[in-house]
Amino acid sequence: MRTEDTIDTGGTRPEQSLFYLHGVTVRFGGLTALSDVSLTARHREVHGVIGPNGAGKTTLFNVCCGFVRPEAGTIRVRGTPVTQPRPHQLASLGIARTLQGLGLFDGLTVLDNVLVGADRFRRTGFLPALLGLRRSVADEAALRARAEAVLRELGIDAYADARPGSLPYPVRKRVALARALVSEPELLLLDEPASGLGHDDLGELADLVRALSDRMAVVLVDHHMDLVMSVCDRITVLDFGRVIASGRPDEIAADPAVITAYLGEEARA
Ligand SMILES: Nc1ncnc2c1ncn2[C@@H]1O[C@H](COP(=O)(O)OP(=O)(O)OP(=O)(O)O)[C@@H](O)[C@H]1O
Repeated sequence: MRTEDTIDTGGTRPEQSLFYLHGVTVRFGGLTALSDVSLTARHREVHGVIGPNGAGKTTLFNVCCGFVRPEAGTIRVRGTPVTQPRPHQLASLGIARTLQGLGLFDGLTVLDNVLVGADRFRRTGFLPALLGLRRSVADEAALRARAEAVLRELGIDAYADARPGSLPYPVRKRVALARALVSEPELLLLDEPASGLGHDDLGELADLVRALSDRMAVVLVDHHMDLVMSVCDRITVLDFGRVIASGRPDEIAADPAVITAYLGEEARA
C-alpha cells in the first residue's frame, strides 16, 4: 500500500501542496472517527474519498471545511499551517464547498443565491454600499456579471430569476455548485455530488468535474463508484477511520485491502 506521503508529487513536497492534511485524528467521545488520516489535494487534480458506511468520509470532509476540529494533526494551505480552518475563512483561503443539504435560500432568486458566494470579491464596505456610491455600483455590476457567467457555464442561466424551491433537484445541485464556483476557488470540496442524480446527470457531472479540474483542485466524497473511478486522479480509501489505501483508481480497484473492506460491507449488509 502506498500512503499519501509516498506518492510521486511531480517534484512538489506534499506539505507544500495546495491543501495538505496530515495525521488527523478525530474522536467523538469514546469513538475514534478518524485515526492518523492524511490527504493531499493538488492543483488540477481530482481527489476522491471513498469507504464503506461509517468509514469517516463525512468527518474528514468536515475537518477540511472547518466544521470539525481534529484532536491531532496538521492542516496546511499552500504550505502555510492553518491551525483550524474556520468555515467563514474558507473563501479567503481560496476554498469553496458544496454540502449534501444544499443550503440554498428559498427566499432568494437563483442569481442572488449565487451572489451570496461572491462575498470574497466585495471590495466596497457597508457604508459606501448603503449610500450607493459609484464604486459599490460598479462592484455590484461586476459581481452580477461573474455570477451570470457561472450560471451560463453550468447551463442553468435560464433559471436565474427562479426560486430554488421551484426547481428540480439536479438543477438545485447546480445552483449550489454555482454558488461555490463564483468565488473562483483554488480548491473545491464536493460532498456527495452524485447523490440523487440520474444516469444522464451523472455523466454530465463527471464531464463538469473533469473540466473544473483544469483550473482548480477538487476533493470529492461520494458513494458512487462509477463517478469516483472515472473522474478521480487519486483516491483515498477509509475504513473504520483509517486510510487503508491511497493511489490511482486502477491501483485502488486492485488493492486487496479495499476489496476486503467492500466485501466486508456487503457481508454486513
Ligand atoms: N457528531 C458525531 N458524534 C458521534 N459520533 C459521530 C458523529 N459524527 C460521526 N460519528 C461517528 O463517526 C464514525 C464516522 O462517521 P462518518 O459519518 O464520518 O462516516 P461516513 O464514512 O461518512 O459514513 P456514511 O457513508 O454512512 O455517511 C461513525 O461511526 C459515526 O457514527
